[in-house]
Amino acid sequence: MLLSIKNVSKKYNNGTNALKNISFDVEKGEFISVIGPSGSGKSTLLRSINKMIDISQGSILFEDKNIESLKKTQIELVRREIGMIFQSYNLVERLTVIENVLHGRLGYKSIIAGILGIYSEEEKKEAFSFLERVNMTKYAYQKCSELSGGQKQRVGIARAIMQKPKLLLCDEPIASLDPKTAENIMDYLKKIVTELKITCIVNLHQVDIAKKYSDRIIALNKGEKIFDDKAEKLTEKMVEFIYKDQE
Ligand SMILES: Nc1ncnc2c1ncn2[C@@H]1O[C@H](COP(=O)(O)OP(=O)(O)OP(=O)(O)O)[C@@H](O)[C@H]1O
Repeated sequence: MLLSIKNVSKKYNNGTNALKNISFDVEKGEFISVIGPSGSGKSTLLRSINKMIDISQGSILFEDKNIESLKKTQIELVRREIGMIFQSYNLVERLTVIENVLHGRLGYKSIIAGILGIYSEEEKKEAFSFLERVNMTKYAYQKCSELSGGQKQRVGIARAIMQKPKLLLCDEPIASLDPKTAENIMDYLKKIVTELKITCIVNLHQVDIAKKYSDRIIALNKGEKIFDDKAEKLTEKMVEFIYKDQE
């Protein structure tokens, strides 16, 4: 088991109960989509897993380690194993594509080496090979600020993979893209994580995309888990139920 979420609840300081007693296990190599109406807790769930936020109750086990009880240095080590892809790409816009991909290795470097941008030949070779996988080699020395959204997200994928994560968390990776580019990004993502055997959890608004690309779908509504099954088990009726009181 790679990840085990046990009875997790999250109450924000303002009183919002964003997650209510959520439990599920994730096996190595699974591709899981998390769907649900806006405000149902999808981002909160992802941010809890890599400890960007603290949960209020329950436990999260990553490779059998309870991440709630880890010390700061141990959390850094766990974070290294968990890659993130964001809706807003989170690239350093003024830097080049290849520099952004190399940033995926920052968690493995001393602060000085990171600041000075010192990377081994091996790392540089690898960064180029990941750029090749997302068909971005010809943009390697272009500034990220000059790229389209779809191109930026391809860099985001290469950077996340450069980190050599065991688990990849994608928070609405295609929400800012047009439908055709969105599918293109999902194609790259699915192909790469399948080839590299990386476990993937993706928050999505698009049910059709979730069904097309995932092995398994988890649905949240008002912080509760209301569906967790194989993608093909998600019927039209169930989709209606999941989105029944969309704001
Ligand atoms: N930092 C915060 N402080 C207080 N409440 C928050 C915070 N972040 C999120 N919430 C609330 O928690 C609930 C769940 O939010 P979350 O962003 O996890 O949902 P979501 O399903 O990802 O939504 P969306 O699809 O719109 O991104 C919402 O009611 C939201 O307003």
